[in-house]
Amino acid sequence: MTQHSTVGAGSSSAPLYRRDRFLLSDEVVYLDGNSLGPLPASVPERMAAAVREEWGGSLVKGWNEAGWFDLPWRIAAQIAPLVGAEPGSIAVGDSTSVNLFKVLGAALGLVGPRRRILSDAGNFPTDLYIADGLTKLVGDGYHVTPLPSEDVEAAIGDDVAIVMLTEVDYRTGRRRDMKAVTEAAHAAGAIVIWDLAHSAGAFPVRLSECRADFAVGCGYKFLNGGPGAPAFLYVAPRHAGAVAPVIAGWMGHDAPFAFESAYRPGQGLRKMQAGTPPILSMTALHEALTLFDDVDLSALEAESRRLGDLFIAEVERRCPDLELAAPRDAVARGSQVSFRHPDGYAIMQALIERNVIGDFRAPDILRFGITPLYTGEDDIRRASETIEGILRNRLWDADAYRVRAAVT
Ligand SMILES: Cc1ncc(COP(=O)(O)O)c(C=O)c1O
Ligand SMILES: Nc1c(O)cccc1C(=O)C[C@H](N)C(=O)O
Repeated sequence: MTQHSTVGAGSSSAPLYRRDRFLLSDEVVYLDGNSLGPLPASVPERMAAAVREEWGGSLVKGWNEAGWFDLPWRIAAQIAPLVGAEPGSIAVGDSTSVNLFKVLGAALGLVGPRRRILSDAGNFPTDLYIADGLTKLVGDGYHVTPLPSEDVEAAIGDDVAIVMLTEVDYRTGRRRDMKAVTEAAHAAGAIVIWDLAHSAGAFPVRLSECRADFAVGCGYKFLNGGPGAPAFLYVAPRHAGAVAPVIAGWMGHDAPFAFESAYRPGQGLRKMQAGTPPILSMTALHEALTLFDDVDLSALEAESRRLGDLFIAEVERRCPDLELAAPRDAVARGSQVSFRHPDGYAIMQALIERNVIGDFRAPDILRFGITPLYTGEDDIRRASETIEGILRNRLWDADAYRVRAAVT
């Protein structure tokens, strides 16, 4: 039986599967890298050196000696090829939520008289909250219309200013066709903002090829940058000159250390940086991203689809009570598989107690991220067998009682 893929990565012959480059116990089947990526093995040492030598040793000189000023831009250069972005079109920092505020604010300056922002009612809530909050702040008739997921594409019409969507749905794993949606939006004269939280590092994203306008993405999921890792934003080069930062901070000034009282935007996307970058978190993300140096993203996508298909087949064969919530067609799926069950929360707790770690999303979704860098066939089979054992023996009832007892 094949435990994992040895598909050649890019031009190197490095195996795709590299679990030994993560600090992950053999006891654990980790299917939650779409919430928090595991710890890359080289990060602790790199962090220790950054703290002791750079911060401790260089003190404030570290900004120059240790290259701290430049660190966000070095990370941006690591992320750009993962999301198919042109050099210089990514800025790194803040959270995904804050970056969405930034790109949405920038996009509002480009839309002319249109006022409608179209989104998906099933979008990750922060996206809707941010858009709603920003439109209320700006006023002037801007408003968000979240529609049922399946109705969004048909609603892209000539009244729409901005289409704001997440490529991979956090609950079901359904993946939108970035190229088709972007083309439809452009044909209607709208701008598109993509949330890549569940895409970056999971499969090859093709921002430039799809002619996306703006995007945001997350550093702590498939990019393994650690809890609360810096996020990123993308501005298509054709818009970069025209956009004005809505958070105009000193670090985005053309000459931060001139301390001028009037704001002058920095070159390129430097203007999108607001304040001082969190260097220690950035150091972890920078080191974590070296894991992708020799990853062939198309091979990663193919292996994720193969493992996802296997997981669906195994779970459906063993557990007729679970309803598939993810698309059956792997092409229409991100790197996750989801199932529905009315007792999903308790079942997931029972699974986690048995070292098969996925997560639960209300109201009834059991969610499993598939990450071939550290997940192989054996993990998929072990997870399927464990789910079967729990369902067949109704082990979750007792667990649910314990969970409830623990929280009340
Ligand atoms: C699709 C999506 N967008 C945005 C976020 C929020 O990211 P952040 O907490 O970095 O703002 C998440 C997850 O938390 C997410 O899944
Ligand atoms: N950002 C998270 C956090 O701070 C704690 C727990 C989970 C998260 C998540 O990332 C949730 C995630 N965006 C999701 O897809 O549900």
